[in-house]
Amino acid sequence: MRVVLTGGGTGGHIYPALAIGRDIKEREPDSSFLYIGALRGLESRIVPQQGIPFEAIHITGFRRSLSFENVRTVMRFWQGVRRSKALLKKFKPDVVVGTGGYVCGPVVYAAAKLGIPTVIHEQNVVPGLTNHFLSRYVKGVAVSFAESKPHFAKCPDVVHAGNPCASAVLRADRKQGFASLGLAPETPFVVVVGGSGGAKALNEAAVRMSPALSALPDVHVVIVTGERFYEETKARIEGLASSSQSRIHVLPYLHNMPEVLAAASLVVSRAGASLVAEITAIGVPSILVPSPNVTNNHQEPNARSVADAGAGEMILERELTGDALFERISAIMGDSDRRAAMSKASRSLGMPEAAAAIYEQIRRVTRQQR
Ligand SMILES: CC(=O)N[C@H]1[C@@H](OP(=O)(O)OP(=O)(O)OC[C@H]2O[C@@H](n3ccc(=O)[nH]c3=O)[C@H](O)[C@@H]2O)O[C@H](CO)[C@@H](O)[C@@H]1O
Repeated sequence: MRVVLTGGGTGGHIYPALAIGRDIKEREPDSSFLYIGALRGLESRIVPQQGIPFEAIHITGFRRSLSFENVRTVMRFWQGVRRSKALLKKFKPDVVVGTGGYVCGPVVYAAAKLGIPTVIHEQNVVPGLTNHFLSRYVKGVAVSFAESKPHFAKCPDVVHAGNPCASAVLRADRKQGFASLGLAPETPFVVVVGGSGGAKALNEAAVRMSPALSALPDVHVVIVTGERFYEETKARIEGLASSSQSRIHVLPYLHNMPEVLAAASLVVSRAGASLVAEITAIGVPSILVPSPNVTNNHQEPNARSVADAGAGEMILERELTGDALFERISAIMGDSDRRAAMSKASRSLGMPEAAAAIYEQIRRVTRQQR
């Protein structure tokens, strides 16, 4: 099968596309791929590293408020459609799969206009602007949450699949997770990660709790800061946490997140949809701090569903302090029964077969075409 993947801006839209691609390749090894992303999106760095051919279009997202920038965005959209049509005519895909983020707007729209079968995947309960717009044109929509279905009433084929990142993390090599961090197998560790771009508030809490970590002598803490916060966060932690320094690992980004999650005892994170799907696929206990800076506060329902199931705890950002975070971490890390119960509850929320469900849908829409 010839497949165009598109989606991006943040990891939450890129990794689902990569996971769908990986699954297709396993089932149909002769498949070939082209990823179309934004020039300045995170995808322009991540995708080529995965060995997938990458083409960029120049596109920006809409501002939700009235702004002259939006006029430029509309112009770039049509330029993006033209460029996408040229790329699609050359590559001749059997299907175009979009996973949200503004870049997939012109690509999927262009494909639909050329009569190429199209499927989009939505990660969040409330769809983003781009997927909402595209739902009128695509042949299939795969949703992560059953509650999202009514938003896509205009599409004839909507399946509740889950998030394909879940399937990717299920296959991850746990041993490699420890090894990549330089830890002996089965060393207990906590990962603190603020989503694909990092989170200032989580980094701040991590810095403030770092001196207290010496009270947890057996536990390592991996702090993933996001590229833009790395230097500053690392320097501040080094200045504060001398006695427990060797057990605190500060990193800008993790390119092997599935492996690290598979090995982690506890995850402290934002409540982005893909990360939540990953931790529930394998049942990692979590402390989630939803970002208050996202459209419609959509991370809070993600975090609440995890907390309500007993799979994790939620701390609202306004209640997040170094002390509060340390207290919750030490309570969970000090109680293995509680961690086991959280892990079980976490797994019960997971939908690890998401990639297979999406593959079936892709096959369905491509068959219709013939
Ligand atoms: C600020 C913002 O707009 N956040 C949105 C964005 O989040 P964001 O891009 O942060 O998305 P998620 O938390 O859903 O996913 C992050 C993805 O990046 C990966 N990862 C992250 C850090 C790292 O160092 N290495 C790594 O590989 C994770 O494993 C995961 O697969 O998209 C999500 C999915 O639409 C939304 O739910 C989030 O609300």
